[in-house]
Amino acid sequence: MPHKTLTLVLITKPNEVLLGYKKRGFGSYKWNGFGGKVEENESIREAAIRELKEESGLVVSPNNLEQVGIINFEFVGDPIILEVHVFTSAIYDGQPFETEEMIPKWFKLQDIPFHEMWADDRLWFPLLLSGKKFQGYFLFQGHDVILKHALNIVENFCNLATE
Ligand SMILES: COc1nc(N)nc2c1ncn2[C@H]1C[C@H](O)[C@@H](COP(=O)(O)OP(=O)(O)OP(=O)(O)O)O1
Repeated sequence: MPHKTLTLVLITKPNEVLLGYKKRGFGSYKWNGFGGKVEENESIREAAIRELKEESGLVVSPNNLEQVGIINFEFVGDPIILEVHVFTSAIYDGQPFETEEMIPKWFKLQDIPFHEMWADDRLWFPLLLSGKKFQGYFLFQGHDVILKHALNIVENFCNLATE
């Protein structure tokens, strides 16, 4: 099946995570990490850094960006699989500000607004926040209903170029 590669970056502080409220496009009106499509002639890590800066104003250096997950999303009726590469960083430069795409806000870990996020997030965020690496697959019907999923903790990411 055809794949589209995307990035998703979660910036963390002790006991807090930075989310952005998406103002437009895919996943609009949901809180999420910062990310988007990997462009031609760009590595996944470069795309993660570029999208984070474009959407939040924050700058992260490649060495401080840790890959923690790869999730494949399939939507019923859509042949394209979204392969989302999830990263975290606790080290960044700048202060987050509202951009054309996102309104950033820090959330205490106990206040993460899962009811206003993609339905998959409440399943894998606990892994990310406890420092685990994971690979997953979610089949969605529409944008709200998960028909099927698989989520595994991994030591390394298999069969995929992660740089
Ligand atoms: C379906 O479940 C999802 N859950 C979560 N948490 N995040 C998801 C899901 N599906 C996609 N995403 C992420 C991956 C990306 O970070 C964004 C979507 O990026 P977008 O389509 O907005 O990409 P851009 O390159 O910014 O697009 P435009 O420049 O065309 O606006 O959501």
